[in-house]
Amino acid sequence: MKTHEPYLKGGLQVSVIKVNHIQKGYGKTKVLDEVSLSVEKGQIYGFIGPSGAGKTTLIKLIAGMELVDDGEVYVLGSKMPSLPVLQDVGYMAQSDALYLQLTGKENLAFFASLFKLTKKQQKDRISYAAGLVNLTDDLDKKVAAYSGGMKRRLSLAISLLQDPQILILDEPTVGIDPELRLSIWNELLRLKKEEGKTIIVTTHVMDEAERCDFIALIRNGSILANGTPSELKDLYHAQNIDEVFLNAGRSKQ
Ligand SMILES: Nc1ncnc2c1ncn2[C@@H]1O[C@H](COP(=O)(O)OP(=O)(O)OP(=O)(O)O)[C@@H](O)[C@H]1O
Repeated sequence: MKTHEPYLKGGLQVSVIKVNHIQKGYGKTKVLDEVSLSVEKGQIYGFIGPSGAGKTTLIKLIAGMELVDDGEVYVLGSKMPSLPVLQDVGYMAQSDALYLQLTGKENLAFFASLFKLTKKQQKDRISYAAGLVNLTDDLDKKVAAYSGGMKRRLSLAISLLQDPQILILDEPTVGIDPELRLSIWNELLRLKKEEGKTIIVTTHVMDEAERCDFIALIRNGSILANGTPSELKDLYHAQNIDEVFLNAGRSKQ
């Protein structure tokens, strides 16, 4: 059972995720500059941009894994980082954080035990998540023996375990074959449509960007443009999102 009403605060509807004028740097390097955006309940919001643009940094700030230098991030109406909100955020990092000497099942069981789930719920969620990423038959193998794609799939399964309202996925389908990629996307779309989940995803794959409700084009730490895929295609006179990105970059120079 969910404990709070996320998008109603003081009787007012608020965005599930609200990023206000954030700044972030490492040392002297400015990585994000004046980034603002809102994500509404039940949206799939994609971040696309070249390597080093700041997508992962933005995702980490939203997930409460890093602190902003300036500005604010609100998730479910709470200022991040917020420990209680983390129960409702499934986060899949770009690099896998897995226990290599444990089996896939032991990894899932460990992470499931961190959340407020009964034993029965833990078992059901492990079986659902492992099935979704097609790892059911490999659960008894040590993760050290998994391929890169299998580790990505296990990380994705872990992010789904606590049945979070919000999924924050950093390049979830890298190293995953096209058939499974499609079934994972079908499930993300189902989670959004039938369960009202809010999903943030970074991707370099343009057909995945097309499946998002909203996209932010990120370059050099700023949002160049955001909107629905068709709004962006119209705006930049482009046939596809690849072209949007190229044209957006040109028009900025
Ligand atoms: N902990 C850190 N310390 C110093 N610099 C960092 C750190 N994390 C990220 N950076 C720098 O911040 C910039 C943005 O990195 P980030 O990982 O957010 O980019 P990205 O858009 O996610 O790239 P990719 O698509 O390759 O994952 C890069 O120049 C990177 O070197």
